[in-house]
Amino acid sequence: MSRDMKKLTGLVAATFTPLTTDGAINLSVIGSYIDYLTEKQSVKKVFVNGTTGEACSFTVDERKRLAAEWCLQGKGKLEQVIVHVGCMSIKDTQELAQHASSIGADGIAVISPSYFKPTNADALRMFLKEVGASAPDLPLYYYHIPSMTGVALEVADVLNGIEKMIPSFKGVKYSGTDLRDLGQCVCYSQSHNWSVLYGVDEQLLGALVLGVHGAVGSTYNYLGCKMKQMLSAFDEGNMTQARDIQFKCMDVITFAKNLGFDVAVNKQVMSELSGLALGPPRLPMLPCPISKAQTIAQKIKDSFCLT
Ligand SMILES: CC(=O)N[C@@H]([C@@H](O)[C@H](O)[C@H](O)CO)[C@@H](O)CC(=O)C(=O)O
Repeated sequence: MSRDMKKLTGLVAATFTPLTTDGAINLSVIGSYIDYLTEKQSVKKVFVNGTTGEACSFTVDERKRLAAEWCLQGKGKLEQVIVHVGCMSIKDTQELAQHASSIGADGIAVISPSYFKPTNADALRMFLKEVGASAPDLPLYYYHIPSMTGVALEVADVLNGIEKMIPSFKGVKYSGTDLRDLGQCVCYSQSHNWSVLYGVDEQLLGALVLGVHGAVGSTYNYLGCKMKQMLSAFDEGNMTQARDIQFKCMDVITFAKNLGFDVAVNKQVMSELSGLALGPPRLPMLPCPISKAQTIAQKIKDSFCLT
C-alpha cells in the first residue's frame, strides 16, 4: 500500500475513548467526535488509543475496532491518524501494529512495556525494532511517558543509532519534563527529518523554543483553536501573545489539578465542553462527579472566553 509519509507536525488531539454507560466501547460517537474536532477546534490530526484514550484498559480486539473506526470515519476529514499500539506483550503490540497498517493508519506510536521494563536503551531499541519490523511501511514513533510507564531512560540515548535498526522510525512523542533530554532529541532528529512532538500541554511553549515540531495532548480536544493561536503567535515571533495563551493554559490545568485532574475527570470535562456523550472511564478509574467537571469546564470557558 503506498502511503503519504507526510511529516507529523502541528497540533494533534490525544482522543478520549467513548464508552456506553455500561462500559462497552461506543463506536457510534466517533463520527460526531471527528466533526467536533475538525469543525469546532480546527484539529485534523489525532492520536488514538493513547493514555487519554485509556488504551491499556482495553483488549486487543477493542483497540482494533476503535482504531479501525477512527480511520474509517476520519477518511476525507482527518489529515493524519496515529494509532498507539503499545502493550505489555510484544506479540500484542506487533498484532496491533500490523492491524494499524491494514486499516490505513498514518503512523504508530509505541510506549515501553512497564511491568517488565527494559533495563537499558539497547533493550528498548530491540523491542521497538521488532515492533517496527511487523509494520515496516508505517512511520513509528517512540512514546515516552515516564509518569505512566515508570521507564525514564533518556530518550536521546534511545535515539542514538536507532535509524540503523528501524528504517521506519520517524520520531518521538515526548511526554516528559526533562528539557535537556528533549533538546538533545530535537538536535539528533534534525539530520533525520524526524518529528518530535511534545506531550505536556501546560509547558508546550518551552518545548517550542527548543524546536519541537508539534504537540500531542488531551487539552487540544477542547482548546485546539486557542492553542493553535499560540503556535501561530510563536511562529510570528509574537511572544507576548504566545505567553498569554500558555499562561491561561497553565492556570486552568493548575486549577483542575488542585481538584484532582486525571483522565477520568478530563473525559467528563470534554463531555461538558463538547456536548459529546463520552461516557464513563473504565475501571479501575472511577467516574468523575458531574459537578466537579462542570466547575473545571466553567473555569476553562471563563479563562478562554469560550461560549
Ligand atoms: C499524563 C497525560 O495524560 N498526559 C497528556 C497531557 O495532554 C496532559 O493531559 C496535559 O498536559 C494536562 O496535564 C498527554 O501527554 C497524553 C497523551 O498524549 C495521550 O493520550 O497519549
